[in-house]
Amino acid sequence: MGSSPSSPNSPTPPRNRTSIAPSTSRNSGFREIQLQQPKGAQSAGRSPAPNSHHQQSHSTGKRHQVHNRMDDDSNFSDLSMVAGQLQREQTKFEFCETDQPKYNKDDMVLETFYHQNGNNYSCLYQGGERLYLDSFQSQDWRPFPKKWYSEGVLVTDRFIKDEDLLLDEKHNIHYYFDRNVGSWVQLPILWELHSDMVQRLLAPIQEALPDWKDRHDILAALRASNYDPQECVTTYLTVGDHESLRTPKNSEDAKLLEDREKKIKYQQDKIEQLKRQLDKSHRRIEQEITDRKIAEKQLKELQDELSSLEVAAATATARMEAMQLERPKTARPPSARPRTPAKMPEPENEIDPDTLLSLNNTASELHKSHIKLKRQMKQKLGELEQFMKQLMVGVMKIRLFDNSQSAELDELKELYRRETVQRKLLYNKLLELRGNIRVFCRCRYDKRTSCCLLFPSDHEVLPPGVKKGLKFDKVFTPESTQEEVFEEARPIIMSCVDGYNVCILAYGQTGSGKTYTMQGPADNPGVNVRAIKELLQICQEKDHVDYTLKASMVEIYNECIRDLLSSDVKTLDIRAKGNKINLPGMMEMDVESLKDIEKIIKLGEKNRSTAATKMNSQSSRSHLIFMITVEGHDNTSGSVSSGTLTLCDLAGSERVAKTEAQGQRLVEAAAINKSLSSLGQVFTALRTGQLHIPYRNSKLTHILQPSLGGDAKACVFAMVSPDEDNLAETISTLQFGSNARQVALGQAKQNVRKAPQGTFDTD
Ligand SMILES: Nc1ncnc2c1ncn2[C@@H]1O[C@H](COP(=O)(O)OP(=O)(O)OP(=O)(O)O)[C@@H](O)[C@H]1O
Repeated sequence: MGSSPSSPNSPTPPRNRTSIAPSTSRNSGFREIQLQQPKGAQSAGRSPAPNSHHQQSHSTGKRHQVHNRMDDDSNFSDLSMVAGQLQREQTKFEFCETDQPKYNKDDMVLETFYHQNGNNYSCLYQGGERLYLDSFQSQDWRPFPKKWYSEGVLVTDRFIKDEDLLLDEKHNIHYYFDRNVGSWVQLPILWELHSDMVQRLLAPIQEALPDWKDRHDILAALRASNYDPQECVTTYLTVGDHESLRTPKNSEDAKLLEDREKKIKYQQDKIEQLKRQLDKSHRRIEQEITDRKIAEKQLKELQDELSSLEVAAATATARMEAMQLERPKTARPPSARPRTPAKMPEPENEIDPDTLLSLNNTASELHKSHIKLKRQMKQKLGELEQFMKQLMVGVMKIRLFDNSQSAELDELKELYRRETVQRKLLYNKLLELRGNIRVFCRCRYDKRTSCCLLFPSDHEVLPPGVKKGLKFDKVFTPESTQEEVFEEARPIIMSCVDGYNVCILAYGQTGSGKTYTMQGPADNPGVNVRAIKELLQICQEKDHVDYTLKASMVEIYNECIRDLLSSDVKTLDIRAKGNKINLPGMMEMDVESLKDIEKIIKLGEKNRSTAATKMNSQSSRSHLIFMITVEGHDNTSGSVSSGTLTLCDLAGSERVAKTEAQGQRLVEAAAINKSLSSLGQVFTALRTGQLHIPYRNSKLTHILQPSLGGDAKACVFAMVSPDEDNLAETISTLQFGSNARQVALGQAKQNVRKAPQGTFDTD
C-alpha cells in the first residue's frame, strides 16, 4: 500500500458525528472544535468490541480533556451548521503542521481528522508522531501525510489513558476503547511505549539492567516475554547480550541468523584448533617425560659402571701393593737377568717381574680410566642437571599454556553457548515471522494421467480455469521426493524438543496421497518416520538433557475416539483443562529407538484394520492421529520442558454428493464432513482473530486444540490429485489450505516449567 490513503475509513463508513463547531483553543494556533454525537449514534462497520465488559466500564469512565460535549445539546444546532458549511464549501483549511497543539511528551491523544473531501479519519498523536487509521477492518495505522495539514482539520478527541487500554494476550496486541463510536481499535506496537502499563513494566527492567537503555529494544524483549518483566530480565541475563533481544527487521532476520551461524562456525573452528594445540602440548610433555626417564636410566648405568670400575681399580692396586711388599728382593731388573735361563726351578709363589710390570701398567691404566670416567661422569651430571632445568622450564611453560588455553576454551565454550541461544531466539523469531502455521501443497504423482495443474513458481498452484494462482509456503509437484517434502517440515521438529506443541497434518480427498506423504511405503518412508527419526536424533545430541518420549495412537471414526494401542481398541473421552487436553485411560508407550516406533506403528495399524473389519468400514474413513510427547529434564538448569508432536492423516475430504454414499457410508461421510468443516472453522476463527475459537465442535479439532492454538506450530499439507476429473475437490482443498495459511497464530509459547506435567494426560 502506498503512503497516500487508498480510501477513507471505508468500507467502514466515517464516524457518525453529526456536527462540529469551532471554538477558541487553549493552545494558540489550534482551532479547538467541539464535537457532538447524538444519543444512540453508532459507527457502523467498526470492528466489534473484543470484550464487552471492558466496553461497559470504559463507556462509563471519566473523560480527559475531551472536547466532545456529549450531553451539551445546546451546541447541537451550531455544530450542525458549521459541519454543513464545512462540507458544502469544501473549505480550504488554513491549519498547518506548526499549528498543532502542545501535548506533553508522553501524552497519547486520539484525534479525528476531517478532510476537506468529506471523509474523516481516526488519528493517534504521540511524542511528535501522528498516525492515521487507514481502514478499521485491517486496523492499518499509517503515518499522517504532511500535505493533509493543509487539506483538513484535526480535532482532539481525547487523551488515552491506561484504563482505556486492553491487552489481547493471545495476539499480544493493545486495543484502546474508542468511546465515540463504542468500539475497540488496535494500537500500533510502538505506541505501547507510551502506555502507563508498559511504562510500569519498563521501570523494574531498567532498574535491574541500567545499562540497557534502548526502550524500543526493551519493549521488543517484553513482547517476546509475554509482558513478563522478570522473564525479560532473565532472558537478558541468560543471553548476556541484549543485542539478541532486539526484534530484528523482517528483511534482516535471515542475514542476522546467517551471521550468527558464521560466528558459531568460526568459534567451533577455533575450539577445534585449540584442542589440537592442547593435544600437541600433551604429546610434547609425554615425550619429554620419556626422554627424562631414559636419561635417568643412562645415568644409573654410568654410575654402576663407575662404581664397578672403582672396585676393580681398588682391588688391582691392593694386589699390586701386596705383591711389591712380598717380593722386593727376588725381583730383579730385566737387565740383570742371565742371558740363558737358569736351570734351578723358580719358587712356586714367585711372580714374574714382567707380569708385575704389566699389572702395574694395568693398574695405572685403570687409574687413568677411573679419573677419565669420573670427569665424564661429572660432565654428564652437569649436562643432566642442565637438561632437567630446561625440562622443568618447559613443563612450567606447558602448564601455563595449558591453563590459559583451558581458560580460553571455557570462554569460547561460553561464547558458543550464547551464540547458540541467540541463534535459537532468532530462529524462533524467523519461524514466527514466517507464521506458526505453514501450509504446503503437494500434488500426487500418477503415471496413468498427466497433471492438470500448473505451477508458476515454487509457491503457487494454478488450477485450469482459475484466473489467480493460490499461494502456499511451498508447492510440491508430482515429481517432488519424500526427502524434499520432509525437508520443509523438519524445522518444526526442533521446536517440539524445545517444548512447543507441534502438529503436522495432511488434508485432501481420498487417494490424493495423504497416507503416502505421512506414512509412505517401507522403503521410502514419509513424514511420520522421518520426523520421529529426527526427534530421536536431536534428543540424543543434547547430552545435558534427559528426554522421555512416549507415543500414543488414536483414530477418530464417526466422532468416536479409539485407542489403537490398547488391546481391546477401547473408546476414549476428552477432558479439557484450559488449553490442555486429557484422554483418560489412553495407552502411552515408551519410545527409545526407531525400532520401538516401528513396533508401535505396526500394532496401531493392526488394531486399526481389525477395528475397521469389525465395523465394516475402511481405514481411510477415519482420522489417524499419532502423538509423541517429549519431556526434557535439563540437568544444568533443572527446568522441565514438554512438547507434543502430533502427526495426523485425515480422512478423505470428498463430498457426499459425489460419492453418492448411502447407509453407513453416509454416516461416515457426514462425520468426516463435520470434523473437516470444524477444522476449517477453527482456521477461519483464528484467521479473523475471533475471541472464541470453536475447537469443541468436533472431536478432531478438540484433540488438535493444543497444536492449533496460540502456543503451537503447525504444518498443513494440502494434498491434491493431478487428475482433471477431481478438479472440484482439488480447488476446494487448495482453498482450505489457502485459508489455513492466512492464520497468524500469536507468539508460540514454550512449555517449560519446574514440575512435570503432560499435555496429553492419561489419568
Ligand atoms: N507422490 C506419490 N508418488 C507415488 N505414488 C503415490 C504418491 N502419492 C500417492 N501415491 C499412491 O497413490 C495411491 C493413493 O495414495 P494414498 O493412499 O496415500 O491416498 P490417501 O489420500 O491417503 O487416500 P485415503 O484418504 O483413502 O487414505 C497409493 O497407491 C499411493 O502409493
